Amino acid sequence: MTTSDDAFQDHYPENVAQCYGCGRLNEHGHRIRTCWDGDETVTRFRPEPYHTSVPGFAYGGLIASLIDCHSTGSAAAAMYRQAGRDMDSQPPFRFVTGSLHVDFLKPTPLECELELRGQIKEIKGRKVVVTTSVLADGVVTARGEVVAVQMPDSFGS
Ligand SMILES: CCCCCCCCCCCCCCCC(=O)SCCNC(=O)CCNC(=O)[C@H](O)C(C)(C)COP(=O)(O)OP(=O)(O)OC[C@H]1O[C@@H](n2cnc3c(N)ncnc32)[C@H](O)[C@@H]1OP(=O)(O)O
Repeated sequence: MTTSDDAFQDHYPENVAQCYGCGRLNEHGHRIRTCWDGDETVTRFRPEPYHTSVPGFAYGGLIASLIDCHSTGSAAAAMYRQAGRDMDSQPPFRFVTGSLHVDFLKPTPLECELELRGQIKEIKGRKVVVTTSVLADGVVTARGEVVAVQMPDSFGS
């Protein structure tokens, strides 16, 4: 059963909860948590000093990783919402990244909490396109677009 305090990632089945960006069971990962805010999705993340690129600023790979997992989680949640289904219902909608595009608009400061806000641009068949902005102190520093695709049964084979 979904409650208002739940993050999407709380509902990932254990066998897909090891992702470096969003798996709640990966103690070395970012373990992001994403929720709905109206029709947008929100993740908040505070970078660590070791996420440095240029001193004082966040590494671009971190930003891309946050956009990636924020967006795939948003895609899954959007699919459940469209289907009118609870996120624990079966069978699960599992998404992987088909493409990830990131524009780095401004340097992203390291010493503040980042806010990622996602919008569902398109749902078509097994594909969900999500646009995600990264904000630092209310300023958009990066913008990404992810094509998330429902994981085929043959994934990995
Ligand atoms: C909430 C509780 C529930 C549980 C929720 C569990 C979630 C659990 C996830 C945990 C994990 C997290 C994940 C993190 C994010 C990674 O880091 S995932 C790892 C990185 N990604 C990968 O390894 C993916 C590797 N690629 C693949 O496996 C396959 O290429 C894909 C992406 C599944 C697509 O293959 P396919 O299923 O054969 O796709 P296909 O039928 O050809 O295309 C379907 C649609 O997608 C589009 N598409 C496919 N590839 C692309 C592309 N590269 N560019 C643009 N469009 C594309 C196609 O054009 C097509 O669109 P339409 O023609 O319908 O408009």
